[in-house]
Amino acid sequence: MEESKFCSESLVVKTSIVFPTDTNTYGTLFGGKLMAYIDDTAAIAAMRHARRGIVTASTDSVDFLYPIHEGNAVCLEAFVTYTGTSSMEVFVKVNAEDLITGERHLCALSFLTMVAIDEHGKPTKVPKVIPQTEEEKSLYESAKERAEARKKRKKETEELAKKYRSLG
Ligand SMILES: CC(=O)SCCNC(=O)CCNC(=O)[C@H](O)C(C)(C)COP(=O)(O)OP(=O)(O)OC[C@H]1O[C@@H](n2cnc3c(N)ncnc32)[C@H](O)[C@@H]1OP(=O)(O)O
Repeated sequence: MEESKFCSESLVVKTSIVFPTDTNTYGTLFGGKLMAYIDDTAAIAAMRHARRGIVTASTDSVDFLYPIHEGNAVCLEAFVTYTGTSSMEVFVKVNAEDLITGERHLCALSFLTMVAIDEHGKPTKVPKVIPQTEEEKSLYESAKERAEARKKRKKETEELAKKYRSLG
C-alpha cells in the first residue's frame, strides 16, 4: 500500500442530464436520486484512494441549496480530503448547469465518511492524504474538527438506538 496520495488521485467527476424520470412533481431533480449520486461518487473516490473495498459509515447533512431542473446537467465532483486509520472523509460538490446558457449554480455540498474494509469486512488501513490546492488544504485543516463532531454524533445515535430498541 502507498503511504500517502494526493487528493487529485481520488478525484471523481460525474455529469448527467436530468431526465423526466429523475424528477419530482415540481420538475426538479428528486432529492433521493441526488443523494444516491452523492454516495456513488463518494464511494468511487474512496476506492480510488484506498484501492480497497469500502462501506459508507456516515453522511453529514446534505443541504439542497438550489433546485436542479429537468434538462440541466447535474455535475458532481468528489475527492478524499482527510483520512484516519481506516476512515476517509470525502467532500462532494454538486453544481447544476443550464446547458443552453452555461449558467451554473452550486446546489449542494456534502461530507461522507467511507471506511476501507478487508476480505473479512473488517476496517483496514488506508493511505494518508497530501493536500495541494488552497481548497484541499483548507478542507484538510478543518477535517479533524468534523471527525470529532461525527464521533460525538455517533455516540448520541447509539444512545438513541438503545432507547428506541427497548421501546419496540
Ligand atoms: C457503499 C455502500 O453503500 S455500503 C452500505 C452502507 N454502509 C454500511 O452498511 C456500513 C455498516 N457499518 C459497518 O459496517 C461498520 O459500522 C463500519 C465498517 C463502518 C465500522 O466498523 P466498526 O467495527 O464500528 O469499526 P470501528 O469502530 O473501529 O471504526 C472504524 C473506523 O470507522 C470510523 N467510523 C465508524 N462509524 C462511523 C460513523 N458513523 N461516522 C464516521 N466515522 C465512523 C471510525 O471512526 C474508525 O475510523 P479510523 O479507523 O479512521 O479511526
